[in-house]
Amino acid sequence: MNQVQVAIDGPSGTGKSSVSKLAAKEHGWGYLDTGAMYRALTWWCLDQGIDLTDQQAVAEAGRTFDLRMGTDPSAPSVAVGERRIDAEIREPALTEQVAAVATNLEVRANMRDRQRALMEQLAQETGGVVAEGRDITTVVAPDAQVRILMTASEQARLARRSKELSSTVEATRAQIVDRDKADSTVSQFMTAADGVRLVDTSDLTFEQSLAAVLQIVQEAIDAGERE
Ligand SMILES: Nc1ncnc2c1ncn2[C@@H]1O[C@H](COP(=O)(O)OP(=O)(O)O)[C@@H](O)[C@H]1O
Ligand SMILES: Nc1ccn([C@H]2C[C@H](O)[C@@H](COP(=O)(O)OP(=O)(O)O)O2)c(=O)n1
Repeated sequence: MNQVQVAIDGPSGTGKSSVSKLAAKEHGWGYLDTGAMYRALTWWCLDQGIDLTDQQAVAEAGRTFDLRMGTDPSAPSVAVGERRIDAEIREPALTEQVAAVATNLEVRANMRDRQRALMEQLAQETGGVVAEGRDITTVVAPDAQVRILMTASEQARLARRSKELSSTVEATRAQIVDRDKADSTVSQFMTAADGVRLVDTSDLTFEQSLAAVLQIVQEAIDAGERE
């Protein structure tokens, strides 16, 4: 198989980002965190004083901002122009506002184009790409050789996120479950689309989740080589 595109979707706390990074690293491929792109646009709009409820203004900002994604899985980064915003885009106050941007359909259309172009470029440069988000298996790269939906019980997802954020499960629930609900209005990422492999990480260790994803990737590579 010449170039391998791996698309991974799922709700928050299933292990998408951490597993995707290591899977990309394992193969020496590029890594694309599409959620970080929506976060970056949210940061840019807030920085520029753009009202997030002004759909036209946000869409225009999305078309024109100078987004620079660092796609090395060992050190992914996000910048707008020369300004690095890796920490800023993870702030809880920003996280609460991302859904307003991610549910803007004009923004989604533009992000889809940017993401397709980046996936294409990374696959050419490094032989493969792992892209993760909410609509990669269905909208951005429905023809990817590997398509995986990661799921986990709400309980497992909340426990992981609250540990990561050092906050209570209740506070995390407000952030995560409500955001997933808002995001679900524009992308379908709670159940696997046709042909998408399901990896339920509820009862897996992190290493087992990674192994499950790597095995699916390897099966696709082997099948491609036999063709
Ligand atoms: N079985 C597991 N599979 C994947 N991640 C796990 C698992 N158990 C715990 N984690 C941890 O859960 C946290 C959330 O993972 P992350 O990759 O950020 O999820 P997502 O990108 O889906 O929101 C990470 O700190 C990760 O190490
Ligand atoms: N392909 C994508 C990726 C993320 N999003 C949305 C979903 C979330 O509200 C934000 C941020 O996504 P991100 O994956 O960084 O969020 P979590 O890791 O789940 O906290 O963007 C999307 O709509 N489509």
